[in-house]
Amino acid sequence: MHKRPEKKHHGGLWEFPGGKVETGECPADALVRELAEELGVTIKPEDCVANCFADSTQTDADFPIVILLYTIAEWGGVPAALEGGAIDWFMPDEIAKLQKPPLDIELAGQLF
Ligand SMILES: Nc1nc2c([nH]c(=O)n2[C@H]2C[C@H](O)[C@@H](COP(=O)(O)OP(=O)(O)OP(=O)(O)O)O2)c(=O)[nH]1
Repeated sequence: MHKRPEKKHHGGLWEFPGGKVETGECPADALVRELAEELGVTIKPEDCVANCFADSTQTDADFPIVILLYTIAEWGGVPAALEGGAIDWFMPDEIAKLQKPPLDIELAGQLF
């Protein structure tokens, strides 16, 4: 899990690593780029397996948002927090107790 930098939106909360899709990207392409930028790990788009999604209709988000959750079994490199936050590994019962943004709460509930 990735702990968002304190000064960002949802600062200090734990999220599933990732980020926004940019123009011209498929979601898996965006995940490849974001995990390289955020964690310094190398993944292949074909290794990203779609798992579930959450959207903002059930939350207090300021704007419409959809988050797609992918599972990835293989990567290269050692994850590190490269954008000023923190990262750590957790068991499912520990993830359930972490302070998370609304959509990550929804995703964690579906994933485990
Ligand atoms: N993970 C997560 N993000 C959320 C939720 N609700 C919500 O508005 N967001 C926003 C926060 C961020 O602006 C965006 C997530 O994209 P991101 O991880 O690339 O955001 P960021 O602020 O780190 O990136 P950037 O704008 O600096 O490029 O979605 C939520 O419930 N979970």
